[in-house]
Formats: sequence, C-alpha cells, structure tokens
Amino acid sequence: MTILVTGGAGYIGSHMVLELLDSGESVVVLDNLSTGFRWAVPPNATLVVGDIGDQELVRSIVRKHGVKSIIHFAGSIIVPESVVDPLGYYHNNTVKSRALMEVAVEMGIENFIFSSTAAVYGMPKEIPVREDAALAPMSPYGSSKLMTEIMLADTARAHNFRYVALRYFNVAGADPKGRSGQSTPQATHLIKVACETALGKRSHMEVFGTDYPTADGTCIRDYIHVTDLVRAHMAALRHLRAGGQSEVFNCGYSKGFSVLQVIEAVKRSSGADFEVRLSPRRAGDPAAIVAASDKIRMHLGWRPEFDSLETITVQALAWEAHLQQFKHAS
Ligand SMILES: NC(=O)c1ccc[n+]([C@@H]2O[C@H](COP(=O)([O-])OP(=O)(O)OC[C@H]3O[C@@H](n4cnc5c(N)ncnc54)[C@H](O)[C@@H]3O)[C@@H](O)[C@H]2O)c1
Ligand SMILES: O=c1ccn([C@@H]2O[C@H](COP(=O)(O)OP(=O)(O)O[C@H]3O[C@H](CO)[C@H](O)[C@H](O)[C@H]3O)[C@@H](O)[C@H]2O)c(=O)[nH]1
Repeated sequence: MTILVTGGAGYIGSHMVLELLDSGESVVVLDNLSTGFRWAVPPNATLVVGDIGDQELVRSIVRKHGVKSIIHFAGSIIVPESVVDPLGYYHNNTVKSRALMEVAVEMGIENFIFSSTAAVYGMPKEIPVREDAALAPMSPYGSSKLMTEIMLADTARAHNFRYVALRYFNVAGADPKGRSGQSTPQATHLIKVACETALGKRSHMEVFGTDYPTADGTCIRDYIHVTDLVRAHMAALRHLRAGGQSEVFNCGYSKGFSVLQVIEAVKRSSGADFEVRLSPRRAGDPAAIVAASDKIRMHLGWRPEFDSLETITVQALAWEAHLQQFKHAS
C-alpha cells in the first residue's frame, strides 16, 4: 500500500514524507528536482527523479510499488512568477496534473490528495472565507490550481476515483525536530525572506504595498505551520481510506496577520532589528485572506498543534540558521 508523493523533495512534500514514514507508511517520491532537493528525501523513502507528466514513468512506479494512494504536491508555486509566465504555470500545474490523473484513473488509484491553494478565492468578499465562497483567482497560479480542482471534481463524477483537495493558506515554519524546512534559494515567501534578512543573508527586505484597505495598510494572510498542514493530509488520507467521499477543505487557522505584524514577529523571535523598505504593491496580491477552518475541524477532526506565529517564526529561524551552517542550498 505504498503512497506516491509527487513533489516530495520540496518544502511541504518533504515534511509529508517524514510524517508518513513516522506513521509507518511506505513512500515513493516522484520529483524532477526543479525546486526540490535530493537530500530532502529521507533514505527510507524511494526517490524517483522524473516528471509527473511522464505517464509511462508514473505507470511503472504505480505498478512496481503497488501504489494505492497519491499525494500530489508537485507544481510551480510563485504568484508573481505566474503573472509573467502564465503558460508555463498552466503547463506544469494544470496540463501535467491532468496527465497524472489520467494514469491514476487508468491504474485504479483509490485515493488522491491534491495541493490546492487559497489563491483560488482571489480577493474574497467575506473573511474568513468558506469553501463554498465564489472562486475568482487573481493570478494564473490560482487559476492553474482551480482548473485542476475542476478536473478532479469531473473525474470523480465519471470514474471510481475519490479525492481531497486541500486549499492551503500561507504555509510556513519548519519540522519541529529540525529535519526539514523551507530551503529554496531566492525564496519569495514573506516569512522565509524575513528570516534570511534577520540572519544577515539579505541586507534588507521590502514590504510590497502599504496602501491596502487593512488596519496598517499591508496585506493580511493566514499563516499555517507546515507540520499542522501535513497532519491535515494524514487526516484526509484516513478519510479516503475509510471510504469517505471527495471533499475540498481549507487549511488555515482562521487567524490573520499583516505583513508588518509578521516582520515584527521575526524581529522579536530573532532579536535582530533589520532594515525594512516600504515598496509598491506586487502584482496578483489580494489585500486580505483568512481561512474558515470549521469544515476540516468538523469533518476530519483536524486540530492544529503549532498555531502560533511565534512558534512558526522561531522554527523557521532555526531551520534558516541550520541551512546557513550546512549550506545545503545556496
Ligand atoms: N508554500 C505555500 O505557501 C503553498 C501554499 C498553497 C499551496 N501550495 C502548494 O503546495 C505544493 C508544494 O509547494 P512547496 O511550497 O512545497 O513548493 P516546492 O517548490 O518546495 O515543492 C514543489 C516540488 O515539486 C517538484 N516539481 C515541480 N514540478 C514538477 C514536475 N513537473 N514533476 C515532478 N516534480 C515537480 C519540485 O522539484 C519541488 O520539489 C505546490 O503544489 C503548491 O502550489 C504551497
Ligand atoms: O519580501 C516580501 C515577500 C512577501 N511580501 C508580502 O507578504 C504577503 C505574503 O506573500 P507570500 O509571497 O509569502 O505569499 P502569497 O500570499 O503571495 O502566496 C502564498 O499563499 C497563497 C494563498 O494565499 C498561495 O497559496 C501561494 O502558493 C503561496 O505562495 C504578500 O502580501 C506579499 O506581498 C512582502 O511584503 N515582502
């Protein structure tokens, strides 16, 4: 009953692999290492270096390892990059997800868990945003993920195929045991950038937009610890294995923090007072987005354990310091 984790050499995927192995599962990772790292896959998981769009390769992995469940993280993830390269994003996120799903249906995969995103909502009318809110992505990244969600829903209606799509809000933090963390060089995510600046890897950082209609003028996001997020996947897997129906769940804490509040938290956790420059808005950013999280709590019994901005920033800083020491990624 091996689980195929696509994108398992990446930030969230590597935490998923650790959680699965900790739970005694057998894991095979398929990753093209475009943004992931070979070292991020623990030796007791099998790593196949290749592309999710390579159907013959996926077929052979499913056959060889007796895969019954797929957790699909592989994709391109940067909102502003998707604005300048929409076709690249539709190709990697939508077209290749379709290829993967086609093999999943053909090979009788019973459980499929998909990494969706809060970006499918765009700028929601009501906050916290519920799963049944209008879907109006503001970036090709969000659209590329929404199109995959639509394909999943249609496929589940037509075939013996069940899925859970998890709409992640802003994922941050690192493995509490210090085994993995966000390692992407030239990362663009706020907490990662702030941690790099706190540790002197960058001379300063920027705040993108101070004229949003929020209390302090900067964007509000719901930051979820990566370990709580992968535990939501474990709950989704149990749900599907028990014969549960296809569902879509938000993954967030229902708590919003502004960009300036996050930077303050990183300053407090690190004790470093670094330079912060106020800059114009970045393309594709909604002003505020916070998850309604009652559905996942109720249906999957998910209970977060690390829902504090301080815990997230302290562990993200610890991982950043580890990276600097060992120069895993540069
Ligand atoms: N990080 C976030 O805040 C966030 C929020 C919402 C959703 N997500 C989603 O979660 C998933 C994982 O994100 P992450 O932050 O771990 O990013 P990441 O870049 O660290 O991981 C993505 C992994 O997928 C691999 N990959 C990319 N395209 C591939 C392909 N065609 N074939 C095989 N492997 C491929 C990369 O090498 C990498 O290891 C993505 O689907 C992303 O859209 C992330
Ligand atoms: O150096 C930085 C980096 C970010 N920001 C701001 O911080 C906020 C958060 O930005 P991130 O880049 O950390 O995250 P996003 O909200 O753009 O996107 C993330 O969350 C989305 C859902 O909300 C998607 O899931 C997406 O995959 C994931 O990258 C935004 O207002 C952004 O403009 C800065 O001010 N300075």
